[in-house]
Amino acid sequence: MVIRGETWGQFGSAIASFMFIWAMVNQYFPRYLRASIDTHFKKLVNYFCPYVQITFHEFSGDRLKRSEAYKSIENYLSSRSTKQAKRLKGDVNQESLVLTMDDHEEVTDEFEGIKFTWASIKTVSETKSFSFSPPQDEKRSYKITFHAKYRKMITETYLDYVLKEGKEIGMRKRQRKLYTNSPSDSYGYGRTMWSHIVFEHRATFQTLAMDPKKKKEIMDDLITFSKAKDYYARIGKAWKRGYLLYGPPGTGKSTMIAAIANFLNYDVYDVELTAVKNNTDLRKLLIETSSKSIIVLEDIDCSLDLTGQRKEEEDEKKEEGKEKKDVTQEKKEEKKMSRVTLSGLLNFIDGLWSASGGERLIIFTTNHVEKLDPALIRRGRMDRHIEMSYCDFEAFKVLAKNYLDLDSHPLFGVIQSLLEEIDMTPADVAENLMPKTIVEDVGTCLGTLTEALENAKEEARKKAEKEEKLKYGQGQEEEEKAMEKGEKEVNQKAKKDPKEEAA
Ligand SMILES: Nc1ncnc2c1ncn2[C@@H]1O[C@H](COP(=O)(O)OP(=O)(O)OP(=O)(O)O)[C@@H](O)[C@H]1O
Ligand SMILES: [Mg+2]
Repeated sequence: MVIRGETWGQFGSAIASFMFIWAMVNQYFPRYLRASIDTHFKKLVNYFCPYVQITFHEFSGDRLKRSEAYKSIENYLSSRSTKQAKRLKGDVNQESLVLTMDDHEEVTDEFEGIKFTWASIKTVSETKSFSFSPPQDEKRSYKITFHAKYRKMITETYLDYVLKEGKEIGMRKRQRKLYTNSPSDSYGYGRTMWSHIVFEHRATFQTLAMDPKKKKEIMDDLITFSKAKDYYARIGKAWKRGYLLYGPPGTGKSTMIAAIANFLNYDVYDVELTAVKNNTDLRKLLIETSSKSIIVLEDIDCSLDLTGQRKEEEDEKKEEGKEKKDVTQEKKEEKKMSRVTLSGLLNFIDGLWSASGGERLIIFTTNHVEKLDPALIRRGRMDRHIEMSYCDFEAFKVLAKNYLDLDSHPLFGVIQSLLEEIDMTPADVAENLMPKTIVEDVGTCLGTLTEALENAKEEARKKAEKEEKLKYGQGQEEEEKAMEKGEKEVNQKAKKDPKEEAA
């Protein structure tokens, strides 16, 4: 059975009449009679109006954040409203059209053979007072109406289903975002700590040049992680995973992060650590990240002098109580105020706060893995250590397919043997493969790469030769010095001898 708007109008006036009668009863009947009248009155109301309504408001509480329930219901109803509603609202999301039901529209939904009505409501308040907070004139909500006999089923099963389904739809169609943190100084009331743009990096695992076996392992690991909510809950671990990507510049660490984000359909939070004032701000940043996201800390060794800091923290502990003559108290405080410490970072990765929200990947990148403090990258914090290395033949084949749409070519053999001898980053290989003019054919591009590899080989040979010479030169110099020293000693001895003889 479906309840439409007109029917509700009638029920509304019936309720108003009952309320009037109830006010009369309260005023003129003695207290001992009122209890029994109350029971009968409720029965009467239920008889005439056995329907229950639940409203989900767009903004709840302090109105700063859209209600998650409202968003989920909006997503859930949008598919139904496309088929049913006469008035729809249109928008574009990620280059595709999105339709939702317009204000004051109704749609019906069916669940386990029972039909319900959902209505979209908009109320406009008249107050137009001056305020710093966002305009509060329009309030939107979704309202479900159902018979009281379905109360249990609706509240315990149906609404749960709607919210879950709506969230899934939202995740599938959402526009992914790339966030970066604003400098600590600019935080304030109503300002978010993150600013964002739409995430549009096109890198995928298919276009990522690396050993196919290693690539498959990483993809399997990611899939396992993203589906392991129950597993993590069972073993009592926060649902997150740490990756450490290390290797020389231009080997694809940033590209790999983009590929992971596209693979898992996650948002990316790129943390600029140098803009974070202290550990508290770092924690606040973490709390403001959403689920299904990657938190990236690039070039971790450059962002903070982590090893140095740890030593400093230890030194400070040792020096506790003693007065430091060279550092004034003021300077020390300033230093503490403006820096994130290693322990703050460790807390960020796996402290109690990091467990909130769930389903997050934390990725560190570095060019110098040896510089990092072992505590920062130990297993459990950084669960997988992935080395991104120079381009080998397998990686080259991916780039050739990607840039030139080539599976094989007579020059492949030469390139393979050159790549075995020479270290060239995928970034350099890719740059050489790119056509320099629109008319350049694949042969010319491969020729450019071969030439670059041969040049690199020649340079490496020259460098080795120079080093050898230097080594030889140094060796000779040392030999000459040693000889000179020996001669001097002999002469000195010769000078001493006559005296000794005289003695
Ligand atoms: N493994 C790779 N697969 C595909 N393209 C790559 C790969 N490595 C590098 N490239 C290409 O080289 C460019 C630079 O790579 P990227 O920025 O990912 O390197 P990086 O390892 O992050 O370097 P850095 O350490 O300097 O940050 C990319 O835009 C991409 O086009
Ligand atoms: Mg990078």
